[in-house]
Amino acid sequence: MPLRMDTLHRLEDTINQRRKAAPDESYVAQLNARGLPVMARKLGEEAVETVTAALAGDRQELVGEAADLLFHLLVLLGAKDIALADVLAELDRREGTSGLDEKAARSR
Ligand SMILES: N=c1c2ncn([C@@H]3O[C@H](COP(=O)(O)OP(=O)(O)OP(=O)(O)O)[C@@H](O)[C@H]3O)c2ncn1[C@@H]1O[C@H](COP(=O)(O)O)[C@@H](O)[C@H]1O
Repeated sequence: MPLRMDTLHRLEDTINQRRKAAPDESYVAQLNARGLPVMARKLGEEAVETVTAALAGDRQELVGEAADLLFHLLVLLGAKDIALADVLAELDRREGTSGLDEKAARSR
């Protein structure tokens, strides 16, 4: 799905650019100015809202909450200097391995 991956990479670039903007002009800059605990809390809230939408919302609510969740994940990764490419490389590493093998390796 190259088009959809492009969307996430473009959003990552936008987030990295907006981080340095004035906080009164940019939500991304505001989040960065407020610091890592606020970014982490926002990500947690969006995760809960996504779960709620999955269990009790309609399809469009879930799409909207999932988009908020991905956005806030990229904001947090950017603040920690972790590139989306690093996360995708980790997913690539796991490709072809059963999730059950990964689970067993983690519990060792
Ligand atoms: N994709 C997004 C995006 N998705 C969600 N959000 C914001 O994430 C927030 C979601 O949190 P909530 O639902 O809790 O809403 P809220 O109560 O307004 O949030 P808080 O005030 O509690 O932080 C909303 O304010 C949304 O506007 C986003 N804000 C920005 N972007 C992208 O980031 C770019 C740069 O944005 P600025 O930094 O504002 O220029 C934009 O052009 C977009 O491409």
